[in-house]
Amino acid sequence: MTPSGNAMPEIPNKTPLMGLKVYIAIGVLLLIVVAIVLLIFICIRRNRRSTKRRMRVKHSSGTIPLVSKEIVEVKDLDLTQDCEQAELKIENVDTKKKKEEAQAEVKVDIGRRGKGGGGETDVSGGNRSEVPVDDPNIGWGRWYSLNELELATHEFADQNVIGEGGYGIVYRGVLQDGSVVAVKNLLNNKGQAEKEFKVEVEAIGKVRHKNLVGLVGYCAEGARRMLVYEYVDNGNLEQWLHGDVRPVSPLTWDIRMRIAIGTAKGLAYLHEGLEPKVVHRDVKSSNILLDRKWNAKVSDFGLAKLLGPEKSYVTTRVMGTFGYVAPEYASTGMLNEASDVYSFGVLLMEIITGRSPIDYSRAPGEMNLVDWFKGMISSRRSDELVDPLIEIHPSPRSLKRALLVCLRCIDSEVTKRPKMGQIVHMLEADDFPYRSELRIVREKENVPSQSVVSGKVSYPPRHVESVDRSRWR
Ligand SMILES: Nc1ncnc2c1ncn2[C@@H]1O[C@H](COP(=O)(O)OP(=O)(O)OP(=O)(O)O)[C@@H](O)[C@H]1O
Repeated sequence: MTPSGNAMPEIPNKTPLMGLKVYIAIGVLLLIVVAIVLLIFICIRRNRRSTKRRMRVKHSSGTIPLVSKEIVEVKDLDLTQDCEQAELKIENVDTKKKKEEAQAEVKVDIGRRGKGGGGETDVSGGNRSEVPVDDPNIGWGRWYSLNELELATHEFADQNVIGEGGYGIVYRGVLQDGSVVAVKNLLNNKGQAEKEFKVEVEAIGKVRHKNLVGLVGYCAEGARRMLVYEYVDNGNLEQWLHGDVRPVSPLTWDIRMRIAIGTAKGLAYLHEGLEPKVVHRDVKSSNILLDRKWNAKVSDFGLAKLLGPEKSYVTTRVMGTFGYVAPEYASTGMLNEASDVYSFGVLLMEIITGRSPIDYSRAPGEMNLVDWFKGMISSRRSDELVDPLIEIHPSPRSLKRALLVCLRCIDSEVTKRPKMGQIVHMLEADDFPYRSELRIVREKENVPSQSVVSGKVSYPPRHVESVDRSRWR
């Protein structure tokens, strides 16, 4: 009884929940909540590691359009279904914290370092500097001390940030000799990332081609790992295709084709001009940098792996970008240059249409660029594929040429995809597509799209297949 004489409501001994006692039911509920919170936490942590950061462009040029959204990378195949789905979402990520951590690490490093720079012990367990300070030249490039790069970037100042990718922040820097460089400060460079850094340096250090962004040096001091690239001063293709350039894109049809051919030449050199060959593994518009004359330079070999003598390389991670990744690569991890060819096909579709490979803001039938593109060709609406921001339409022949190359690149039969060298030839040849191929395409335009891309269109003449590397230079 209460002091006022009211009867105290009795706490039921058992709950309706399977007749469990109250405290047991509460305990069970608490356990479930904790488990859910733990699951969400694990998903978010995995998602963060592979989430691509929002691009920030401060230095390329005031006229370079900013892209308002990003495509998230698909990285670990072994993630749970839920985590995979989370990775595919378009989302914004706050990069500030990571950057502050990186800057803090750099400062600690500088504090520990003697005036001479290299040669110190890495307290975090990393290696000592691999190149002696008194011999900075390394054949293909130069070893830079942290001090030099710190000076070049004003201590990695905010205003020198060009952008940020999956592997770190990129800074604009001016070296003491006045040359401008892009310094990629690799984050999380312990363990796997450190290995990737070394592969990257070995693989690309000696590679020189006018359509590839050249590595001019690197820094490996204490735990710090940085790559120093030639600076390309007109932004990247993604910004120009998807940034705010209305009402008319500065990328005319001819400029677009020039960019496509340059990109194809750069990739052809990686695939066919080097021994061992190099597969890029992340061909996409944000990795195509542009100079003021709209020359394309393929960047970011951070994901590249050297191919050995075997035809393909099985990898446990899919490291391409969602929307560009070849279906067989995504599902099996089998990797060879044909997966780059597929991605190039998607990139060419993007160049022609001005549409992103995956765009959730579009109608359901148009979200996936490849599916929509094939559907439009099947329904004889190829004219409508051209980016409406292109003022002067391409000639029918030029358009057909580009469309045909797209279809050939995304052939579901991997072995039927053309080589990058052939693609260069197809895109450059005024007389391509040849009469017979035009007829075949016309015939196929009315049948299901899969047939159009099933390799029935014949390859260019045999002589293209013989290695004529001078064509790609
Ligand atoms: N050599 C360079 N010259 C000028 N800008 C560059 C250079 N390298 C990279 N950038 C710019 O820096 C930004 C980040 O590039 P980064 O290659 O790190 O990432 P990303 O290509 O956007 O993504 P990911 O790492 O997933 O490939 C991009 O805006 C890119 O255009």
